[in-house]
Amino acid sequence: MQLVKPLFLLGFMGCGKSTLGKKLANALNVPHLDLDHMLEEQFGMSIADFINSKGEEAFRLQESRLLKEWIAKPCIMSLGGGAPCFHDNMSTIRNKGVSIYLNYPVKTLAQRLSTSGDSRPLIAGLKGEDLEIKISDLLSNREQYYLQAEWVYEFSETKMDPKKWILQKLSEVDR
Ligand SMILES: Nc1ncnc2c1ncn2[C@@H]1O[C@H](COP(=O)(O)OP(=O)(O)OP(=O)(O)O)[C@@H](O)[C@H]1O
Ligand SMILES: O=C(O)C1=C[C@@H](O)[C@@H](O)[C@H](O)C1
Ligand SMILES: [Mg+2]
Repeated sequence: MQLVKPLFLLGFMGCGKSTLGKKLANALNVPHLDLDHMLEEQFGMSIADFINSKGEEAFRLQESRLLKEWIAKPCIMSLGGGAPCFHDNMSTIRNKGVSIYLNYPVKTLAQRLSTSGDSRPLIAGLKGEDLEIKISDLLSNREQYYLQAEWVYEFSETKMDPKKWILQKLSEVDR
């Protein structure tokens, strides 16, 4: 199966966009791009350092600029957790490729994020119930954007491995 346009992975921090992106790109033999990593390269510093020194609004502007400037090509692109939810990024994403929302329960996200330390500034220092509350709060605003994705992978319903699920969907549209 051959990708003809980018496949964008989106969803909340910790849903596995970066981890899965690498695996999918390997399986499909296409490049793996990670919007956070592309920005870190341009900034010459980590996302956390950028947000902590210049603020979230400056980060969102940079994120949106790069998404718009980027010339679409067949690849897997793992987006940042907030990327679809600011400016008109979701339209840019939908115009440039196929978008997939990886929808995971709050508890799973919290478990995975409980060891992230200071690397994710929006949830830095939060643990246990406080972390779950913060995730739920952010999600209640963000879900309206995530749900604009072309495909939605529901972890709790399918329990099927997301890589398998996506490869299956791709083979169906290929036919
Ligand atoms: N399928 C999985 N099962 C268990 N743990 C996972 C899985 N996928 C990712 N993780 C773990 O969850 C954490 C977050 O994963 P990852 O960095 O891929 O998420 P992300 O969606 O890219 O997050 P961000 O929006 O912050 O970039 C990592 O510690 C990773 O090892
Ligand atoms: O969900 C978010 O807002 C973020 C997620 C990360 O991927 C980074 O883009 C950054 O830490 C912000
Ligand atoms: Mg990531």
